[in-house]
Amino acid sequence: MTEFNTIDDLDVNGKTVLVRADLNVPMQDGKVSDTTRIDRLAPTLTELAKKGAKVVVLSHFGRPKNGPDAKNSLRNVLDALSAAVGQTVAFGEDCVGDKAKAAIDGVQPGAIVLLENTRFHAEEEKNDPAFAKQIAALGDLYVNDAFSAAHRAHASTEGVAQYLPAAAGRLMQAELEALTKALEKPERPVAAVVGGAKISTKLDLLGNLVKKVDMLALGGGMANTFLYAQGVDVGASLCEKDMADQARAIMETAKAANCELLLPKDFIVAKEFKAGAANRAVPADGIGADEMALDVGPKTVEFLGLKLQGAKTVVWNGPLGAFEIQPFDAGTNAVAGLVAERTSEGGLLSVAGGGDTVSALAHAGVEEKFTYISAAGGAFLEWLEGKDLPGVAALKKK
Ligand SMILES: Nc1ncnc2c1ncn2[C@@H]1O[C@H](COP(=O)(O)OP(=O)(O)OP(=O)(O)O)[C@@H](O)[C@H]1O
Ligand SMILES: O=C(O)[C@H](O)COP(=O)(O)O
Repeated sequence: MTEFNTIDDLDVNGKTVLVRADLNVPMQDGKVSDTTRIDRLAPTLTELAKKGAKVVVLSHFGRPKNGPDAKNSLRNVLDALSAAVGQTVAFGEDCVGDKAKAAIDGVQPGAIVLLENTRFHAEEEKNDPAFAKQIAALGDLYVNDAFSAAHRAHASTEGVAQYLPAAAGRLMQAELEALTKALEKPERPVAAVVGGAKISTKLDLLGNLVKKVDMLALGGGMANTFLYAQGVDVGASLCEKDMADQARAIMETAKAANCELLLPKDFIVAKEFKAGAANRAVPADGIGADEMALDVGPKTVEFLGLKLQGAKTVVWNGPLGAFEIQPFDAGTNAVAGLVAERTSEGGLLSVAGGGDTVSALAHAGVEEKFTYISAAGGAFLEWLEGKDLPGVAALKKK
């Protein structure tokens, strides 16, 4: 990778290295429920520490809107991070200013310090230059290892690279290399499967994605929003109703681009969002006013199975249902199983990505069977669109 500096190009001994990580990991009951992102980040941190750097980890966590709160504190992932790197990680109560500086000053070279959620400051998402400078003031060098957050032009992903010598971390390097190898010239037909809960922030990219793929299968909250836009009553399901116009525009774009849009035929619905909740299968237009579509139903699984049979490449982001709570994992498990089986038989190239998607595929027991699994969700889809990701662009050699 000649376009970027990597850790090999940096002299880190005795330096303070700021590492932008993506510790935005799935949580359940206050505990990290899938450590994939942390495990994949760990080699960068331990390599820098072994080379004699003070390693300062920066990350966002969730989408806090009103400043600091306990739920979105990175303290929640401190133990999992310490376990992954095999040493106790220190914690700084803020990601800039005196508290951050005190935490960094308090450790020796070879130590790792995690700073508090960058999104506790509104300036982070605004990519405020003064805030980026405050972050840069904490270190000598900047390493970005957060490919999965590289689609965000934020102060800690993009801005800070303007003020310090910058390089790609090992995970960033590995993701770009693997995705380029797998998907630079994908064999057609290409099918994209997009589910999950992030609707408004992923709709923009779907408008471009339908121009690149031959089929787009939707599940999760995304499918509910498209069905609502078609006039279907989705009851109490996760749905961003104010996105209906944009969903309709995407349907038009898909039609013009000859991309077949595959919407669920049926759902498993329940009145409560909890494991074991009483549930029933209903046609897509049969959701009761007080019911939530929490998974795609068996007819949808069969339909997607048939459609995906015709694909040579499948790219997947976002689970088809609320897979964390049984039995609403069944649709995701079944479709993941079909994709994994065809991949193992050699008829399909399959690439999936996303914090919860990785967790859902591990839960389905198929993680090893996909061609490649990226830690990135939205960033992976934007990379697939052919977009220059701001976090990656900022690392390019000047
Ligand atoms: N029908 C549904 N109703 C409610 N929640 C759903 C439904 N389908 C999926 N989900 C939820 O979507 C979440 C995952 O969505 P998300 O878009 O964050 O995926 P991701 O793989 O983490 O991607 P990214 O890395 O971009 O965040 C899961 O927590 C899952 O429970
Ligand atoms: O989980 C992700 O996809 C990344 O951490 C980005 O999170 P965001 O969508 O909240 O920016």
